[in-house]
Amino acid sequence: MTAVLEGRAITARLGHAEVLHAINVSFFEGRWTSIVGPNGAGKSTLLKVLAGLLPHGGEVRLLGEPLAAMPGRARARRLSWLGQGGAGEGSADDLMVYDVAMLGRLPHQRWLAAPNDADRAAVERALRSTQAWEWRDRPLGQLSGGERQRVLLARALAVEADVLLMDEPLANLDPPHQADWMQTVRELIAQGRTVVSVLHELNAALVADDMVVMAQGRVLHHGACNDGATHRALEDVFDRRVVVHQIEGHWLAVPR
Ligand SMILES: Nc1ncnc2c1ncn2[C@@H]1O[C@H](COP(=O)(O)OP(=O)(O)OP(=O)(O)O)[C@@H](O)[C@H]1O
Repeated sequence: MTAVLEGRAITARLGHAEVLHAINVSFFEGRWTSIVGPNGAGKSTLLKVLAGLLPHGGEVRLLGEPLAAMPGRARARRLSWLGQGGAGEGSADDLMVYDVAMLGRLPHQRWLAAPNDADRAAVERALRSTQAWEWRDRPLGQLSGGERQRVLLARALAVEADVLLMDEPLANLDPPHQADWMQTVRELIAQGRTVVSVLHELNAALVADDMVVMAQGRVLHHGACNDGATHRALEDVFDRRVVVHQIEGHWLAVPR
Protein backbone atom coordinates (compact mmCIF):
# COMPACT_ATOMS: atom_id res chain seq x y z
CA MET A 1 0.00 0.00 0.00
CA THR A 2 1.41 3.43 -0.94
CA ALA A 3 1.45 6.05 1.76
CA VAL A 4 -0.52 9.21 0.99
CA LEU A 5 1.74 11.21 3.28
CA GLU A 6 5.11 10.07 4.49
CA GLY A 7 7.94 11.49 6.58
CA ARG A 8 11.34 9.87 6.05
CA ALA A 9 14.15 10.43 8.55
CA ILE A 10 12.61 13.75 9.62
CA THR A 11 14.70 15.98 11.83
CA ALA A 12 13.86 19.55 12.87
CA ARG A 13 15.63 22.23 14.88
CA LEU A 14 13.96 25.05 16.79
CA GLY A 15 16.35 27.60 18.20
CA HIS A 16 19.54 25.71 18.95
CA ALA A 17 17.91 22.42 19.82
CA GLU A 18 17.00 19.46 17.64
CA VAL A 19 13.37 18.74 18.58
CA LEU A 20 12.58 15.93 16.11
CA HIS A 21 15.01 13.03 15.82
CA ALA A 22 14.97 10.87 12.67
CA ILE A 23 11.23 10.26 12.52
CA ASN A 24 9.79 7.81 10.00
CA VAL A 25 6.03 7.88 9.73
CA SER A 26 3.43 7.03 7.06
CA PHE A 27 -0.26 7.83 6.70
CA PHE A 28 -2.66 5.98 4.41
CA GLU A 29 -5.76 6.69 2.34
CA GLY A 30 -9.04 6.62 4.24
CA ARG A 31 -7.41 6.57 7.69
CA TRP A 32 -7.65 9.03 10.56
CA THR A 33 -4.57 9.16 12.76
CA SER A 34 -4.28 11.02 16.04
CA ILE A 35 -0.90 12.18 17.32
CA VAL A 36 -0.62 12.23 21.12
CA GLY A 37 2.07 12.67 23.73
CA PRO A 38 3.12 14.90 26.63
CA ASN A 39 3.68 18.64 26.32
CA GLY A 40 6.81 19.39 24.33
CA ALA A 41 6.91 15.93 22.67
CA GLY A 42 7.22 17.52 19.22
CA LYS A 43 3.68 16.84 17.98
CA SER A 44 3.00 20.32 16.56
CA THR A 45 6.49 20.51 15.10
CA LEU A 46 6.02 17.19 13.31
CA LEU A 47 2.65 18.31 11.93
CA LYS A 48 4.17 21.57 10.66
CA VAL A 49 7.00 19.67 8.98
CA LEU A 50 4.47 17.33 7.33
CA ALA A 51 2.58 20.41 6.09
CA GLY A 52 5.77 21.84 4.59
CA LEU A 53 5.71 24.80 6.99
CA LEU A 54 9.08 24.28 8.71
CA PRO A 55 12.63 23.74 7.49
CA HIS A 56 13.67 20.18 8.27
CA GLY A 57 16.04 17.34 7.50
CA GLY A 58 14.86 14.20 5.74
CA GLU A 59 12.02 14.16 3.24
CA VAL A 60 8.25 14.57 3.27
CA ARG A 61 6.41 12.83 0.41
CA LEU A 62 2.83 13.68 -0.52
CA LEU A 63 0.98 11.27 -2.83
CA GLY A 64 4.31 9.69 -3.72
CA GLU A 65 6.08 12.96 -4.67
CA PRO A 66 8.60 14.98 -2.65
CA LEU A 67 6.59 17.80 -1.05
CA ALA A 68 9.48 20.24 -1.39
CA ALA A 69 9.48 19.84 -5.18
CA MET A 70 5.72 20.27 -5.57
CA PRO A 71 4.49 23.67 -6.87
CA GLY A 72 2.81 25.63 -4.06
CA ARG A 73 -0.70 25.64 -5.56
CA ALA A 74 -0.66 21.92 -6.32
CA ARG A 75 0.48 21.25 -2.77
CA ALA A 76 -2.20 23.56 -1.33
CA ARG A 77 -4.94 21.78 -3.30
CA ARG A 78 -3.90 18.39 -1.94
CA LEU A 79 -2.99 19.22 1.62
CA SER A 80 -5.08 21.36 3.94
CA TRP A 81 -3.86 22.77 7.25
CA LEU A 82 -5.63 23.91 10.41
CA GLY A 83 -3.16 25.45 12.85
CA GLN A 84 -3.34 25.55 16.63
CA GLY A 85 -5.86 28.07 17.99
CA GLY A 86 -6.00 29.92 14.71
CA ALA A 87 -2.40 31.05 15.25
CA GLY A 88 -1.44 33.73 12.77
CA GLU A 89 -5.08 34.40 11.89
CA GLY A 90 -5.23 37.80 13.61
CA SER A 91 -4.81 39.53 10.25
CA ALA A 92 -8.08 37.91 9.11
CA ASP A 93 -10.11 39.52 11.93
CA ASP A 94 -11.61 42.17 9.64
CA LEU A 95 -12.64 39.65 7.00
CA MET A 96 -16.18 38.34 6.81
CA VAL A 97 -16.64 34.71 7.76
CA TYR A 98 -17.66 33.86 4.19
CA ASP A 99 -14.49 35.39 2.79
CA VAL A 100 -12.33 33.58 5.37
CA ALA A 101 -13.80 30.26 4.25
CA MET A 102 -13.32 31.29 0.61
CA LEU A 103 -9.57 31.61 1.28
CA GLY A 104 -9.61 27.81 1.33
CA ARG A 105 -10.52 27.90 -2.37
CA LEU A 106 -7.55 30.08 -3.43
CA PRO A 107 -5.46 27.08 -4.56
CA HIS A 108 -8.29 26.18 -6.97
CA GLN A 109 -8.72 29.66 -8.47
CA ARG A 110 -6.86 31.25 -11.34
CA TRP A 111 -4.84 34.35 -10.50
CA LEU A 112 -7.24 37.21 -9.65
CA ALA A 113 -10.21 35.24 -10.97
CA ALA A 114 -13.54 35.58 -9.15
CA PRO A 115 -14.84 32.51 -7.31
CA ASN A 116 -16.93 30.25 -9.54
CA ASP A 117 -20.00 28.15 -8.74
CA ALA A 118 -17.86 25.21 -7.59
CA ASP A 119 -15.97 27.48 -5.16
CA ARG A 120 -19.20 28.94 -3.76
CA ALA A 121 -20.73 25.49 -3.39
CA ALA A 122 -17.64 24.17 -1.58
CA VAL A 123 -17.64 27.15 0.82
CA GLU A 124 -21.33 26.77 1.59
CA ARG A 125 -20.94 23.02 2.20
CA ALA A 126 -17.99 23.65 4.51
CA LEU A 127 -19.64 26.46 6.50
CA ARG A 128 -22.85 24.45 6.86
CA SER A 129 -20.97 21.36 7.99
CA THR A 130 -19.38 23.28 10.88
CA GLN A 131 -22.63 25.16 11.54
CA ALA A 132 -21.00 28.49 10.77
CA TRP A 133 -23.13 29.40 7.73
CA GLU A 134 -25.38 31.75 9.71
CA TRP A 135 -22.38 33.93 10.62
CA ARG A 136 -21.24 34.29 7.02
CA ASP A 137 -21.73 38.09 7.01
CA ARG A 138 -20.00 38.68 10.37
CA PRO A 139 -16.35 39.68 10.77
CA LEU A 140 -14.16 36.87 12.09
CA GLY A 141 -12.84 39.14 14.87
CA GLN A 142 -16.31 39.36 16.47
CA LEU A 143 -16.67 35.63 17.05
CA SER A 144 -15.99 33.67 20.22
CA GLY A 145 -13.02 31.30 20.36
CA GLY A 146 -15.11 28.23 19.54
CA GLU A 147 -17.08 29.98 16.79
CA ARG A 148 -13.84 31.19 15.25
CA GLN A 149 -12.42 27.66 15.38
CA ARG A 150 -15.46 26.38 13.47
CA VAL A 151 -14.92 29.00 10.74
CA LEU A 152 -11.23 28.08 10.43
CA LEU A 153 -12.21 24.42 10.27
CA ALA A 154 -14.66 25.32 7.47
CA ARG A 155 -11.85 27.06 5.60
CA ALA A 156 -9.72 23.90 5.91
CA LEU A 157 -12.65 21.76 4.70
CA ALA A 158 -13.40 24.10 1.78
CA VAL A 159 -10.06 23.17 0.22
CA GLU A 160 -11.47 19.65 -0.33
CA ALA A 161 -7.91 18.33 -0.13
CA ASP A 162 -6.86 14.67 -0.06
CA VAL A 163 -5.00 15.19 3.22
CA LEU A 164 -6.07 17.30 6.21
CA LEU A 165 -3.60 18.12 8.97
CA MET A 166 -5.13 19.65 12.09
CA ASP A 167 -3.39 20.83 15.23
CA GLU A 168 -5.70 20.79 18.28
CA PRO A 169 -8.89 21.07 16.20
CA LEU A 170 -11.09 20.56 19.28
CA ALA A 171 -9.63 23.52 21.17
CA ASN A 172 -12.46 25.83 22.30
CA LEU A 173 -15.20 23.59 20.92
CA ASP A 174 -18.08 22.64 23.21
CA PRO A 175 -18.96 18.93 23.51
CA PRO A 176 -21.69 18.91 20.81
CA HIS A 177 -19.35 20.59 18.32
CA GLN A 178 -16.53 18.23 19.29
CA ALA A 179 -18.88 15.37 18.40
CA ASP A 180 -19.76 17.14 15.12
CA TRP A 181 -16.06 17.48 14.32
CA MET A 182 -15.60 13.73 14.79
CA GLN A 183 -18.60 13.07 12.55
CA THR A 184 -17.10 15.38 9.90
CA VAL A 185 -13.80 13.50 10.09
CA ARG A 186 -15.63 10.18 9.74
CA GLU A 187 -17.34 11.50 6.58
CA LEU A 188 -13.97 12.64 5.16
CA ILE A 189 -12.48 9.22 5.88
CA ALA A 190 -15.46 7.53 4.21
CA GLN A 191 -14.67 9.62 1.11
CA GLY A 192 -11.12 8.22 1.14
CA ARG A 193 -9.41 11.32 2.57
CA THR A 194 -6.56 11.12 5.05
CA VAL A 195 -6.77 13.00 8.34
CA VAL A 196 -3.97 13.55 10.84
CA SER A 197 -4.80 15.45 14.03
CA VAL A 198 -2.78 16.40 17.08
CA LEU A 199 -5.10 15.92 20.05
CA HIS A 200 -4.71 16.44 23.78
CA GLU A 201 -8.12 14.95 24.56
CA LEU A 202 -7.10 11.29 24.75
CA ASN A 203 -10.67 10.02 24.57
CA ALA A 204 -11.19 11.86 21.30
CA ALA A 205 -7.79 10.63 20.09
CA LEU A 206 -8.81 7.03 20.82
CA VAL A 207 -11.78 7.36 18.43
CA ALA A 208 -9.35 7.65 15.47
CA ASP A 209 -8.31 4.63 13.40
CA ASP A 210 -4.63 4.88 14.32
CA MET A 211 -2.52 6.57 16.95
CA VAL A 212 1.02 7.93 16.86
CA VAL A 213 2.47 8.18 20.38
CA MET A 214 5.34 10.68 20.68
CA ALA A 215 7.77 11.73 23.40
CA GLN A 216 10.97 13.75 23.34
CA GLY A 217 10.97 14.24 19.59
CA ARG A 218 10.51 10.57 18.72
CA VAL A 219 7.68 8.30 17.66
CA LEU A 220 7.44 5.62 20.33
CA HIS A 221 4.51 3.75 18.85
CA HIS A 222 2.24 3.82 15.79
CA GLY A 223 -0.67 1.41 15.82
CA ALA A 224 -4.42 0.92 15.68
CA CYS A 225 -6.49 2.69 18.34
CA ASN A 226 -8.24 -0.57 19.26
CA ASP A 227 -4.97 -2.46 19.76
CA GLY A 228 -3.77 -3.35 23.26
CA ALA A 229 -0.17 -2.45 22.35
CA THR A 230 -1.32 1.09 21.51
CA HIS A 231 -3.12 1.34 24.86
CA ARG A 232 0.03 0.21 26.71
CA ALA A 233 2.13 2.78 24.79
CA LEU A 234 -0.36 5.52 25.69
CA GLU A 235 -0.35 4.54 29.37
CA ASP A 236 3.46 4.36 29.43
CA VAL A 237 4.04 7.73 27.75
CA PHE A 238 1.91 9.38 30.46
CA ASP A 239 3.82 7.56 33.22
CA ARG A 240 0.86 5.24 33.86
CA ARG A 241 -1.17 8.20 35.14
CA VAL A 242 -3.93 7.08 32.74
CA VAL A 243 -5.37 3.65 32.13
CA VAL A 244 -7.28 2.65 28.98
CA HIS A 245 -10.61 0.87 29.53
CA GLN A 246 -13.40 -0.14 27.22
CA ILE A 247 -16.69 1.29 28.44
CA GLU A 248 -19.91 0.72 26.50
CA GLY A 249 -17.90 -0.10 23.38
CA HIS A 250 -15.67 3.00 23.55
CA TRP A 251 -11.98 3.09 24.50
CA LEU A 252 -11.48 5.65 27.25
CA ALA A 253 -8.29 6.89 28.92
CA VAL A 254 -9.20 7.27 32.58
CA PRO A 255 -6.92 9.21 34.99
CA ARG A 256 -5.54 7.30 37.99
N1 LIG B 1 10.99 28.65 18.90
C1 LIG B 1 11.48 27.64 19.63
N2 LIG B 1 12.77 27.62 20.02
C2 LIG B 1 13.28 26.59 20.72
N3 LIG B 1 12.56 25.51 21.10
C3 LIG B 1 11.27 25.49 20.76
C4 LIG B 1 10.65 26.54 20.01
N4 LIG B 1 9.35 26.21 19.81
C5 LIG B 1 9.16 25.02 20.44
N5 LIG B 1 10.31 24.59 21.00
C6 LIG B 1 10.51 23.32 21.73
O1 LIG B 1 10.31 22.26 20.81
C7 LIG B 1 9.77 21.13 21.50
C8 LIG B 1 8.58 20.59 20.71
O2 LIG B 1 7.55 21.55 20.72
P1 LIG B 1 6.11 21.23 20.10
O3 LIG B 1 5.32 22.49 20.13
O4 LIG B 1 6.30 20.54 18.80
O5 LIG B 1 5.55 20.17 21.16
P2 LIG B 1 4.09 19.60 21.34
O6 LIG B 1 4.25 18.12 21.53
O7 LIG B 1 3.19 20.03 20.24
O8 LIG B 1 3.69 20.26 22.72
P3 LIG B 1 2.30 20.71 23.39
O9 LIG B 1 1.57 19.45 23.73
O10 LIG B 1 2.73 21.42 24.61
O11 LIG B 1 1.55 21.59 22.41
C9 LIG B 1 9.44 21.60 22.90
O12 LIG B 1 10.43 21.12 23.80
C10 LIG B 1 9.49 23.12 22.81
O13 LIG B 1 9.90 23.68 24.04
